[in-house]
Amino acid sequence: MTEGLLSVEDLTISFLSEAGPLRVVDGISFAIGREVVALVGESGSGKSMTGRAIMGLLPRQADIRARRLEFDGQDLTALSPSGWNRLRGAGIGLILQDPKYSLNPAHRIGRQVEEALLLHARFSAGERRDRALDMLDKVGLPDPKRVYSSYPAALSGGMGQRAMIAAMLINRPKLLIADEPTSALDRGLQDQILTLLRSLTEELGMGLLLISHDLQQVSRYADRVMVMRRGRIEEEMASADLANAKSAYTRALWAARPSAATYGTHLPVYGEER
Ligand SMILES: Nc1ncnc2c1ncn2[C@@H]1O[C@H](COP(=O)(O)OP(=O)(O)OP(=O)(O)O)[C@@H](O)[C@H]1O
Repeated sequence: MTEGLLSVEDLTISFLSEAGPLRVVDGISFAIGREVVALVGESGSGKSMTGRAIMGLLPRQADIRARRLEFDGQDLTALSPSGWNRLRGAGIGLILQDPKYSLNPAHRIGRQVEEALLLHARFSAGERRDRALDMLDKVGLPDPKRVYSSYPAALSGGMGQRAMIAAMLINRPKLLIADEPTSALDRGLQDQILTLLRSLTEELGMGLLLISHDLQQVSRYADRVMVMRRGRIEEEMASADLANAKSAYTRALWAARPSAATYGTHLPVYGEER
């Protein structure tokens, strides 16, 4: 890891339930530099809530506590609502699963990619257009001018997700959080988008937090993985060391990867008696 960007210490997120407070994130600590880190775990393990906490986007009912939540030298626990607004888009970008829900169907792509420039920087209309076209090109969209003046419905799912990534990167955030960024896409496109995110992270010198339930897939693109289970980080390691994971849970997730040897057989289910 190089220069630290994000530092999280003892982060706890709870919701009030009839049975008392329900801790969905239970005292986790981690740091991210200019690197790709995957946060992996099964559904409900607390991955999305962790990502949202870093963006100041937790549901109102959530109770968040942290000994330290610091991004780029800034204490996030003390941030005002307008401070969060400044941070989102300019400092930290968020990419969600499905561009259908992130892109506004009523506005042309160009306007949506430029939008963050209006909020965070002062550029002329011509400069905004040039920057948007440049970014549409960078995310690998063919014919950026045509895409710029298209509506989202004219784009395929993969193109929509590339446009979404362009909109998030236009302000050159230092950290990008991608929460299941490819779940809505078919397998071939998933690998293309993950390859793109990985190479943009290196090219733009960002950090990337890649949230996913699919350990074997994201570990191919991540420098490090953090395996989350029931609100805690069960294990954290370099992707290259996954074959030697200590935790039985990580080993089970890792062993669940399909390979020529397991093709056609039942994949192991963790905790299942056999
Ligand atoms: N508004 C809420 N009120 C109460 N509990 C909530 C609320 N939002 C989320 N939760 C609970 O928080 C837990 C963690 O959710 P989170 O979305 O972080 O899981 P996840 O690991 O990202 O899983 P998934 O991949 O299914 O999104 C879940 O058990 C969920 O039911």
